[in-house]
Amino acid sequence: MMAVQRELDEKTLVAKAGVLIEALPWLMQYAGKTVVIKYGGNAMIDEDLKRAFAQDIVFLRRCGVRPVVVHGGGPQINAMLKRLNITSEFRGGLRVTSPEAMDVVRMVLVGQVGRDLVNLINQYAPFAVGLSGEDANLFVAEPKTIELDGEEVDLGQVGDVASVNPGAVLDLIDAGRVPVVATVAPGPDGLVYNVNADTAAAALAVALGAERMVMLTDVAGLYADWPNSSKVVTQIAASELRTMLPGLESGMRPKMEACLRSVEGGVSRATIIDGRVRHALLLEIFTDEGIGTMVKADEDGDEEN
Ligand SMILES: Nc1ncnc2c1ncn2[C@@H]1O[C@H](COP(=O)(O)OP(=O)(O)O)[C@@H](O)[C@H]1O
Ligand SMILES: CC(=O)N[C@@H](CCC(=O)OP(=O)(O)O)C(=O)O
Repeated sequence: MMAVQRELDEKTLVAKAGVLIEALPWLMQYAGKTVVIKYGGNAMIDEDLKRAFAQDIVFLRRCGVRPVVVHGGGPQINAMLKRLNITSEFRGGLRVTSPEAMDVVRMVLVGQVGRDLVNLINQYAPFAVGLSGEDANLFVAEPKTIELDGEEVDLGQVGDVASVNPGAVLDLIDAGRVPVVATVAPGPDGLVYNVNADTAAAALAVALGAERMVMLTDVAGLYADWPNSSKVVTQIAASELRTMLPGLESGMRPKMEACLRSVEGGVSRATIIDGRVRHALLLEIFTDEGIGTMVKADEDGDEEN
């Protein structure tokens, strides 16, 4: 068989090489480092996007990064609750979780969303292993209470992370696996609790001493004047974010709280990125500018990525 050389468009080739070269310092910076990636249910929009995410995870792992996936599944839980005619409401960005709803949360997160992700990643390379907060007591939950408008709100079986036992996750990472974590967790009373995935991702990132935490969601980042979406905050220092927190609404509140907690717990950067953009994760990790909103410790410098 004869092979012929196509006419080369030098500019295109140089641009392609440029993309790879731009990645070089970041490849060196993150090789061997743990990166916790929170994959929100709202970013799991279609098969193509989910496939691109699975490829990105395999790409990271092949570059020597130690990725850990923590997934959500809020919209998927909503859909199943609806099918089963079970009502649920959100208060302060958290699902008020009855025992009946808890069964569905556990079934959907562990048995559906987690399994689908593991399956997808393993279609590219057999790295992914699914587990939940119940496995080897990865997370131990405590009942969570919140105050809204000066009143204490009963959230039912919603938990905060009281402690993390990261041994099972570390074993998997050390064996070259990619843990895919669902965020239901046992409580002190033998019940299973519904832990917000942002909260759990932050707790795990801190416990693992992760270098970075990246959260994929369905907005371009933190909007400065929500609900106006014209201005995305590209960088914010922890102290500034702390001041902004009480004014934040719905899902953004637990998300930004989680970013703050992780940075205050030693994670060098926590970033929210737009999961609707194909390969958003690679763009964030391996390009100079990155995308989305980056939360940094107060004493951290100004450089990008
Ligand atoms: N200041 C803000 N900037 C961006 N999004 C905001 C803001 N305040 C509230 N939101 C809402 O938060 C949502 C993201 O949170 P959530 O729905 O919990 O996402 P996920 O499923 O990714 O965890 C956005 O879709 C948006 O509707
Ligand atoms: C307490 C609480 O609200 N738990 C969440 C858990 C899933 C989650 O966090 O999913 P996303 O990341 O897709 O929002 C819920 O029940 O929806």
